[in-house]
Amino acid sequence: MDIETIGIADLFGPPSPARDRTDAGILAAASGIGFMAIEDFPGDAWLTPDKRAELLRIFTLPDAEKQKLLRWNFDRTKKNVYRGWFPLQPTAVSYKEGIDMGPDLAQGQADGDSQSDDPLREPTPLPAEETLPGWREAAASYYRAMEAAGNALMRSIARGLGLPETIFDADFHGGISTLRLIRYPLRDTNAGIDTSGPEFSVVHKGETRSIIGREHADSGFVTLLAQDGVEGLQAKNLAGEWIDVPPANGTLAVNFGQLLERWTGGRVRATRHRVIAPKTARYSIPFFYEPRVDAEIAPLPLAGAEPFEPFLYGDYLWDSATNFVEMAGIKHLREPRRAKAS
Ligand SMILES: O=C(O)CCC(=O)C(=O)O
Ligand SMILES: [Fe+2]
Repeated sequence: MDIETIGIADLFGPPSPARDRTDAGILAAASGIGFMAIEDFPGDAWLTPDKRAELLRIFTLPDAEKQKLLRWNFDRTKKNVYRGWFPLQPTAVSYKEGIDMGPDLAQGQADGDSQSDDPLREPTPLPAEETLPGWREAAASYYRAMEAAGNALMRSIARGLGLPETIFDADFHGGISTLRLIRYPLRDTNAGIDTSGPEFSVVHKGETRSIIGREHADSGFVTLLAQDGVEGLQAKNLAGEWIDVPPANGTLAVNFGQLLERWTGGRVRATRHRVIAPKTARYSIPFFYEPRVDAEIAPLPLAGAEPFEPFLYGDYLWDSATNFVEMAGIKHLREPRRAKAS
């Protein structure tokens, strides 16, 4: 089974048979391989090499400027622990650098939540306007476009599951989605790091390829991923085989997170994926569409879904996100906001 490309323009129009068909296609892909490519939606003008380059300009900053954006686990003089820059970690399997940005990017500094004591709501350190003129407005506009696409997909999934289409809306209002920009350089084979272990490479189509993004499933809801024309992303299909998720201009790859899988009783699948090294540097732009920190995740009225004790999204997110290598060493910095029922 291949990854299907689905035009989603009808999701933005009134109820119609065409919209019903789109909903059915999306749910089929979500319940099947758990990956799809979407095209044809407001915001798709971003999905060209030139437009992506506007965002990826951040990687041209000199090291000294990137270092200003680092977070606490990489620079103990910084206050930000969840948002900001993660540098290359030469000994880790995942070989990437980049930045995680939150909703304050799109809302403007004035609305940032610097008063909150919740690290999940901390402001994002961003480059100064003089350093990258126009960059911030471009990134903000991209963030808003992805939020709109994420909302349309969640509504479509709600309808597909026979739930009220707005059932997720309130949870995502004031959500803490993450826009991440990633660069995977070519691994320096003379860096003195032993990458001969089995976790560092795989044989794919008879060729040994090194791993630059470790196999994982995303933790949250919906991921909207812009690839930058360079292959390497792979998804594990239902037969357990790795298949390529081809990059194509005008499309976003979409996959789903473990929380949505659990919340929908497995009707939506959180598919495992990884990145194998291409022949050139690779850039990608994932957007993790996420609800409010205080959104209560309680069982949905879905036949066959296992009941569970309701919990707060923020508590779940912190526990899962801090397992990833770029978030290493920060788990102890946030306590659950709701005590677990004992
Ligand atoms: O770079 C990619 O294509 C995938 C990135 C990814 O899976 C992630 O950041 O969760
Ligand atoms: Fe991922």
